[in-house]
Amino acid sequence: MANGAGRLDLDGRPIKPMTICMIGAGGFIGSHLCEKLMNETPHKVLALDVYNDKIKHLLEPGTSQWAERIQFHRINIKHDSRLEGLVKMADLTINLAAICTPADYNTRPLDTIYSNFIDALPVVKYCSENNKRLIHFSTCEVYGKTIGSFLPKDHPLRQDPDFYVLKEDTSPCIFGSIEKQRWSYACAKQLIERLVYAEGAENGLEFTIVRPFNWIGPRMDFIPGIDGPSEGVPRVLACFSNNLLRREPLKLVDGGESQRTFIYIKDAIEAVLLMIENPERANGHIFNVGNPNNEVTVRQLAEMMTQVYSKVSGETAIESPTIDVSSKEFYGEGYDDSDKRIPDMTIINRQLGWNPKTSLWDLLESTLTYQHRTYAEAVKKATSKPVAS
Ligand SMILES: NC(=O)c1ccc[n+]([C@@H]2O[C@H](COP(=O)([O-])OP(=O)(O)OC[C@H]3O[C@@H](n4cnc5c(N)ncnc54)[C@H](O)[C@@H]3O)[C@@H](O)[C@H]2O)c1
Ligand SMILES: O=c1ccn([C@@H]2O[C@H](COP(=O)(O)OP(=O)(O)O[C@H]3OC[C@@H](O)[C@H](O)[C@H]3O)[C@@H](O)[C@H]2O)c(=O)[nH]1
Repeated sequence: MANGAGRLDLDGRPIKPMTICMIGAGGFIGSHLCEKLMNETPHKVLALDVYNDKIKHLLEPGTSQWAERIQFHRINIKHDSRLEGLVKMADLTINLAAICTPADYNTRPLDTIYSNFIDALPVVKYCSENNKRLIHFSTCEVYGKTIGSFLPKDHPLRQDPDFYVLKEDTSPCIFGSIEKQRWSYACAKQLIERLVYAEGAENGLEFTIVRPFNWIGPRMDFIPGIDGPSEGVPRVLACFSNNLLRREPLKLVDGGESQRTFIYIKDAIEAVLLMIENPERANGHIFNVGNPNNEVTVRQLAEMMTQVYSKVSGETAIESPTIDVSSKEFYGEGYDDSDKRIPDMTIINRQLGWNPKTSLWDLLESTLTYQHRTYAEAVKKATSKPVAS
């Protein structure tokens, strides 16, 4: 439905148009959520971020059907007194703002902790003090390592789902030691979750916490040297896309043995929209949002991306498509990893009736088609430039 007139919630009640203060709206998830809200609902968005490149197409004056419903505010929430006023103007605040790239966790641990905990504090406080609903973005990394990872490699209980499936209400959060600064992010996210939860328990804050499990798709992060710093290390989808575009081997950190479940951003955004429009079913809950059917090792992901990229680009793969690299070399001292991430889906199924749809092959096909279309020419130009002597 173009403007969302006549939309009903899951209990058959008409959905009232609302104003949403979206912090971090210019990022990967924010850009898809803004698009969805503009295309399919009547809601208004106050879009806050330091950047707006990924939502420029929604802000251009020519796109008049949206001009009245989305307003960009260039704000750094670390130090901007306009934040409270914007939270007050909205019915709902969604906080996506964070440093959330593993290359930063052990190399910029202070920025990581400040961004994920300290900078989020005023947002929680303003929502609580002004009786405004909050959807806070946390992460699957709060689970850390699985219980099974502490068993010997060939132990039969490693195959038992009780030892690896991650459940919001029963799984423990298991991080490495303090010098493994990889966990600075997970720990900061865990503490802000606890704070949001406590505001709910003591002061009645209406909240929902989202734990995304590796959402991927177009506009994720950047391609180093094209629309981001040459030396930058984005998340794995963009790292591998960059290698494929440049016809370089894909780098497998510590053998590429870690396992992940990847979900298509468009499936995940459906879940967020259900949370937005069904407050009575979503308030007070923590939701895993992932696709348990799309599990691969990082090595398998590299192999599949290589095959899919050949298909969409028409180029044959290079002779040695992957190369091993140590985590110390790739990320620096203090890196550690989550071994396996399978989300339990019971709570989101029960509360919102939501299920992911897209297979890993299909989501990689649409995403790599986008990467090829968007970046192949620019990468070709950049790599054909003579190197200065
Ligand atoms: N993408 C995933 O798979 C994933 C997984 C787990 C958790 N998350 C969480 O979801 C949220 C969004 O992730 P994303 O993938 O869209 O990341 P992203 O980096 O693309 O988006 C984050 C946005 O927040 C903005 N931001 C950061 N600090 C800010 C500040 N001080 N003031 C204003 N804006 C600021 C950034 O400019 C960026 O546009 C994050 O909280 C992240 O931890 C994402
Ligand atoms: O080039 C690369 C990049 C990454 N990797 C590996 O690929 C795996 C996935 O790495 P990503 O950079 O996508 O990030 P992770 O899955 O480890 O963490 C992410 O998960 C949840 C969110 O909170 C964050 O977006 C991020 O922390 C890791 O095992 C990493 O070591 C490679 O083997 N090669």
